[in-house]
Amino acid sequence: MAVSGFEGFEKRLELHFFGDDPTFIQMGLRKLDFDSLQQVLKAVQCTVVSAVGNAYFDAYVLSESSLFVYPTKIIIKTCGTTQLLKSICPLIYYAHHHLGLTLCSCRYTRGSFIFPMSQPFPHTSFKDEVTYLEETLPANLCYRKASIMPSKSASHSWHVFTATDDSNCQTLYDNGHELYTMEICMTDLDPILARNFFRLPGDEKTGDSAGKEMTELTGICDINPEALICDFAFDPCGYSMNGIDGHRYSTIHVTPEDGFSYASFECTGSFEDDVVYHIMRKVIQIFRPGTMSVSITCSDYSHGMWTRIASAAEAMGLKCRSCTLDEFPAAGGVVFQTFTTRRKK
Ligand SMILES: C[S@+](CC[C@H](N)C(=O)[O-])C[C@H]1O[C@@H](n2cnc3c(N)ncnc32)[C@H](O)[C@@H]1O
Repeated sequence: MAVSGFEGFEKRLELHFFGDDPTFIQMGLRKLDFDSLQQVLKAVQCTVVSAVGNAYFDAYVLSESSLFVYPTKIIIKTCGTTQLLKSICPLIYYAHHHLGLTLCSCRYTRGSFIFPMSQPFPHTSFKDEVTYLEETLPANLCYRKASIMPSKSASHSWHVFTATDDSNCQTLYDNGHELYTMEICMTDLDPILARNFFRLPGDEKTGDSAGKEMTELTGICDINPEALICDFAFDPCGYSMNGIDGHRYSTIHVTPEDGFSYASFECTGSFEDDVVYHIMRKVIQIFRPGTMSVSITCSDYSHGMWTRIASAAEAMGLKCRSCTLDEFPAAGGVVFQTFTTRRKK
């Protein structure tokens, strides 16, 4: 841990691959053996603490956040002082040499670090991250853009880098409906609610059993009651969970320590479902954040998703302070909104 405190804000990397061999495509990246995955995570400097899978994908809780492995897509989200971008080279190598898969798109996103000076290279600045990405990614990913999406507060901006080839391989559909990715970052959590993510000294529980209790006690299990949940409670505090429901995932990570409290919620969803109101209400109820950002990534943002998000958050006592849109070549759009509490807590 950094001397100053634990960095809750995650770095998130999403890589898409393609291949010609149908026997590999069916399971694709899921066929990577556990040793190879561990080598990738070693480069990032984190480890697997728990895992679950279904017919569509595998979800791993990590010592620092989460990993999702689909046949042609991998999502790694890591916090603290991990070196997430160092996973790219080994992943490209293993996917190509063990599975015959080729990288066709890369998306890297993160919020603003609470302790930027504690980050190791290449996460020392967004400029360093972009230089590293530019130098590491193969030339077929020719459509590239880096952007810092601002908010009204200098300490809350959304950093996005995308690189894609011209195959349009990263758009995802669920029963013909386009999927979005929603990433919520919350700081200044209600200190009483944050206590739910501390363990009692000497509780003699395992990380799994203590995690399960937190999932139930806090109401996290009600966000998507259909999801199969894999959860873990750290000692003395901290919590991570992955939920899997068909080919959709959700994930929550909590750093509850006062002074640098942070929680994140992320999921994929379809614009046709009207669950975003329920999700926002539950997530805000569980954490009561002083500040919250919501980022939506999708290929077409004409459906006004942000108005639904803003009205759900405003109904829960938060006020929308900013809304920024940006488009990325061959990689869709991102809408970034920030909210703060209306009342002094
Ligand atoms: C890994 S979890 C959740 C990460 C997530 N990005 C977040 O901050 O919301 C981080 C929390 O667990 C605590 N923690 C306790 N032991 C830990 C360990 N061995 N590795 C990582 N975090 C640990 C940290 O102090 C922090 O409160």
